[in-house]
Amino acid sequence: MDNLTLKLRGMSCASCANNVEQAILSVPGVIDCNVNFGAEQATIKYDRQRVNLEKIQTAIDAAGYSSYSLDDQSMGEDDAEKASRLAENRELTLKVMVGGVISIFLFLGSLPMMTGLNLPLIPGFLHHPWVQLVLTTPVEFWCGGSFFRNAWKSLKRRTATMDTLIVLGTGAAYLYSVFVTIFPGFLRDKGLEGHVYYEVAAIVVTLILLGRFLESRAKGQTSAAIHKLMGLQPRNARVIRGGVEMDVPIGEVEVNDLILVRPGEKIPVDGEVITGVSTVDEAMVTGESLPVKKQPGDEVIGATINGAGAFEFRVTRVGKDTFLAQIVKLVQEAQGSKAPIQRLADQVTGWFVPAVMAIAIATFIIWFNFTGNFTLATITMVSVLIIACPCALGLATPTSVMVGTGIGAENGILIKGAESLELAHKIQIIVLDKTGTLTLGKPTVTNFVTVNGTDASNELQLLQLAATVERNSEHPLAAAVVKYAQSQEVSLSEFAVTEFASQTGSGVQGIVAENLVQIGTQRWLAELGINTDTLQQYQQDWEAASKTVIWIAVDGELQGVMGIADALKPSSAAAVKALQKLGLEVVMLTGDNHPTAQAIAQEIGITQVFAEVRPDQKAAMIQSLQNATASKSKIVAMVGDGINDAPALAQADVGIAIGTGTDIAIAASDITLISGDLYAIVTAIQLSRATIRNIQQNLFFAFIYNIIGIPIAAGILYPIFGWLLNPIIAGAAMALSSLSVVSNALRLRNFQPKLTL
Ligand SMILES: Nc1ncnc2c1ncn2[C@@H]1O[C@H](COP(=O)(O)OP(=O)(O)OP(=O)(O)O)[C@@H](O)[C@H]1O
Ligand SMILES: [Cu+]
Ligand SMILES: [Mg+2]
Repeated sequence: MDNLTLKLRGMSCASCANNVEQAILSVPGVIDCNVNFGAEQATIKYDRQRVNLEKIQTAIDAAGYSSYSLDDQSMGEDDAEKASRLAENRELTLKVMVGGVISIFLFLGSLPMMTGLNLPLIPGFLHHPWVQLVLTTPVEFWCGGSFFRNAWKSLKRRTATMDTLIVLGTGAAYLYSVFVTIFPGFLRDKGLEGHVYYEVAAIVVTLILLGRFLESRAKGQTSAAIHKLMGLQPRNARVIRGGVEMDVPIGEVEVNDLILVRPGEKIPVDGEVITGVSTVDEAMVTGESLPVKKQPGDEVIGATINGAGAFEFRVTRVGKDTFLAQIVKLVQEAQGSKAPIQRLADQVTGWFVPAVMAIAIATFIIWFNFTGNFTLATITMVSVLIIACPCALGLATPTSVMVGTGIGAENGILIKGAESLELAHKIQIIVLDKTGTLTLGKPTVTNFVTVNGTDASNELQLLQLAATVERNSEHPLAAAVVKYAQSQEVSLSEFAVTEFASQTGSGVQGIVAENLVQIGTQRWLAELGINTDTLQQYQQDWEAASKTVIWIAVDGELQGVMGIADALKPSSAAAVKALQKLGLEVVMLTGDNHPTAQAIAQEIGITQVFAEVRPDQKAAMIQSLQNATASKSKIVAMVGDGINDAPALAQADVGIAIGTGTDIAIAASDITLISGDLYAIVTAIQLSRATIRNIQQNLFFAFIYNIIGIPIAAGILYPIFGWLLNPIIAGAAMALSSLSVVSNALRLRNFQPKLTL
């Protein structure tokens, strides 16, 4: 199964989104598809064997919309796309202006009739039906041309969208007026007033266009966060090639190039520091506010800002592979995904337009039957058609999700889908991994004792064997052993390792210089039948000091033991406290020993500890926490960094990976904390709460206009108060409903993480 994200063009409301979704789903080989109206994109799951991008795009074209692939342009739309979008915006602006000016004249012309007053300042000819006809025609058919085109497209597919409603509504008002203009005697002979309603057609078209104009501007702002991210990338890099420094456009930088970064400069792409020392402000990418120290061997991230030092680095990733580009892509995908809360809105939009048409026809028939007044019946029907626009409904969830995920990215929280954004505030139990999650994951060897005593040459020999094997492991503990060996100036390239094998959660082994070297937990060595009694005395002290103890055996005989310390992250204790304050049950889950785990848990105030848990058991552990009570399952989040956490991250309702951890953990998770600061979990939960509240407000705004508006438009209050809804007011209300939804979503941009609870 493959995934694909397409940017869509030409959708005007949520019914369009439904249509595109149906069109894509009807292509054989497409497994699933999500169309997001707010983000204007489609997320498609498909079978590469049976269908390709071209076929999907053809189906979209046939449905009357256009698309382009996000994957071709990981950093946004290209220049041609931008130009066509700009041209579209200019045309819309012109139409709003032309429609606006003409509408003002028509409004003035119809004032005497509407108010029944004699207004001498308004020239009489404006009142003339034929003048009004001439003024209205271009507004209806040129300014409102896109409504007709879209309505025609959907008619051909035997569907209806909000464009259909607008065309029917304004078209009815227009045709009725034309009829009265040409045959002025027809209604008068029947004893009815023969008013024209040209201004209704013109003003409603203009108002809807104005609404769309404002809406598209506001919608542009919902993705401001991502544009900000994309804008972070600098244009040039100072490359050193063949000893010569030169400025090179960013697109021409290649992997393995050497790049010089001067004080205060932006780092152009990702790489590894070769010479020089500096501090770097990574806040824009990781959300980490303190500058990070960089020295040779450290990784630097493109788009972050260098502090006071200067350094040279070797490029490791460019273009689409850079950290920044990956973030942008992930956020774009998340913005296009659907939150479960949206299903209700989707279901409603599906039958909305046909239902409205039925109500409109019923309104007409009832009014005409009861009053015999053709004019009144027409006007109420037009009002119903105009006010019942489902577009606010389609905007309610996606706009908030776009803003929410964008805000997350700005705070160093990568949310992979709307679903986890929605779920995060419901988390009841949070499970934290120890090494690399609560601790820095930069362990150092603090103790080393061998069976044969402290004879230096013997110690270094054993260290050499151990480090040579550990060099093949990705585990943080392995890195500690290697680093320790390097600090003792032990050569690591003297021997090759054969038959290397990693027992995840237990240790590693390999053959070095014809010796079988095994390094790992006491339990594992016991399983291998290796006696650890000779060095037992050290274990207790080290573990009480929160150190991890690992054992080294050569050819099945215990040879040494190491104590490895891994400091807690500075924010861990505060984060745990804040989570507990939010009412969450905090649990520690680790592969490490009981005493070590207990010591650390005590330091940061966690009471529930599960230690010596194997990787395969971690997922089962999460499952049992989820189903702890038989009646109701609990929402469990897992936070982890290592390969050993991946199954648990996938099992949890919300899997949260540490951005500095392994790629496998990040891939298995729903949310990534880029900086690894656990306090970001608290922020994520707050953000989730704020987003859901925002969506609920939006849905309220969207529904309330229709629930109140449709009955009034249908004239339900007429028998009681004599109130009818003027179609112009209906048009204004419908534009307002979309606007209130989008501006409410934009309010979410003011979200500030609360640092004290
Ligand atoms: N490469 C290795 N070298 C030495 N010991 C190892 C290695 N990998 C694992 N171990 C041993 O196995 C134990 C469990 O490892 P595991 O990766 O499951 O958990 P962890 O990383 O220690 O803790 P956490 O689950 O909190 O991240 C470690 O504490 C260590 O003793
Ligand atoms: Cu609409
Ligand atoms: Mg870990």
